[in-house]
Amino acid sequence: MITLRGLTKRFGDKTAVDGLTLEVAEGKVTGFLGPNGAGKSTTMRMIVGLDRPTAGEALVGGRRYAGLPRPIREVGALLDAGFVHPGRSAQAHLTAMARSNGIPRARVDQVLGLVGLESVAGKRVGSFSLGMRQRLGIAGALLGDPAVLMFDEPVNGLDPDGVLWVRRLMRGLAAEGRTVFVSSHLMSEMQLTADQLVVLGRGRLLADAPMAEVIARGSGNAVRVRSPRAADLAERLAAVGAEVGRTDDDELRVKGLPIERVGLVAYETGVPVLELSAVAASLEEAYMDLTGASVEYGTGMAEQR
Ligand SMILES: Nc1ncnc2c1ncn2[C@@H]1O[C@H](COP(=O)(O)OP(=O)(O)OP(=O)(O)O)[C@@H](O)[C@H]1O
Repeated sequence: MITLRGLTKRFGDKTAVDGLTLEVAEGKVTGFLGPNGAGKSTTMRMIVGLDRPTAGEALVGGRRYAGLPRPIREVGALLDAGFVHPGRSAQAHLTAMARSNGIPRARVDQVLGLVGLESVAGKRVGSFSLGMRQRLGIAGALLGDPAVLMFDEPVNGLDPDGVLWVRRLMRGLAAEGRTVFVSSHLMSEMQLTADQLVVLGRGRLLADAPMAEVIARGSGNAVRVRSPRAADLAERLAAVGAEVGRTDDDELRVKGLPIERVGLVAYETGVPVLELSAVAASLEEAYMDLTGASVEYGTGMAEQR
């Protein structure tokens, strides 16, 4: 488990992380989302002692990182895939890490196998693609077989096979009872991977809730209804309080009314219905609703929506 209590980080007069209090539970994949500059990396860096909090604290399994006797056996992290010395082989890199942390040599081959790098284990890391470096970073995180894992943008640079592999890996690690905390900008991928979501905006907590709840709170839930008398139906639906958009000549998108109610209003209005269906809400829409006001380096699109 990861526990954050009033966690705060200021760089000069810039507050990167602003009083975060939350728990990241074991046995789940917790997605960590937020616009660029929201403070995700800084939060993760404080959890593994790479940045010192200005105030508050971050605990792993109830203890501060600095107080952990064998840190990489407690928490594994992929924070920056570019950190490996380019002249070293993948195997040499992991072996050095294992040696300095009292981890048996056999574990190196095991993790190289787990991430699918065994055939290139002896090659220089400098010749690796971004995706291969990501895999090596993940191997490093897994090396100490820790109960807590953190991954900052793990699918960066991975091809679709790699993305699927990461998703299965995260799910598998959580199913083993581990704490899996993962940041990503890929909403559709996150929707498939995470059970719980933590959303940051300008360093502050915007949401900490199960995935289904975050999506349900978003404005994405809607009903699609097609009728040759769409205009008449739209008028009636608006009169009973629905928010109605015209998506085609004969098609409406209705928000704020359950699907059964839309069907009944159509019946009462006497208009024929050609199609009546629920539009599944997406994490992307819910995320845009949540973060619209806290995009720091935005294009202004969010404000215009
Ligand atoms: N070492 C530093 N010195 C000064 N400011 C910093 C430092 N590290 C981060 N910041 C600032 O703190 C804020 C949070 O940055 P952080 O990298 O944690 O955000 P992020 O959510 O990980 O963003 P991204 O999605 O772009 O990776 C940003 O405004 C950033 O410019």
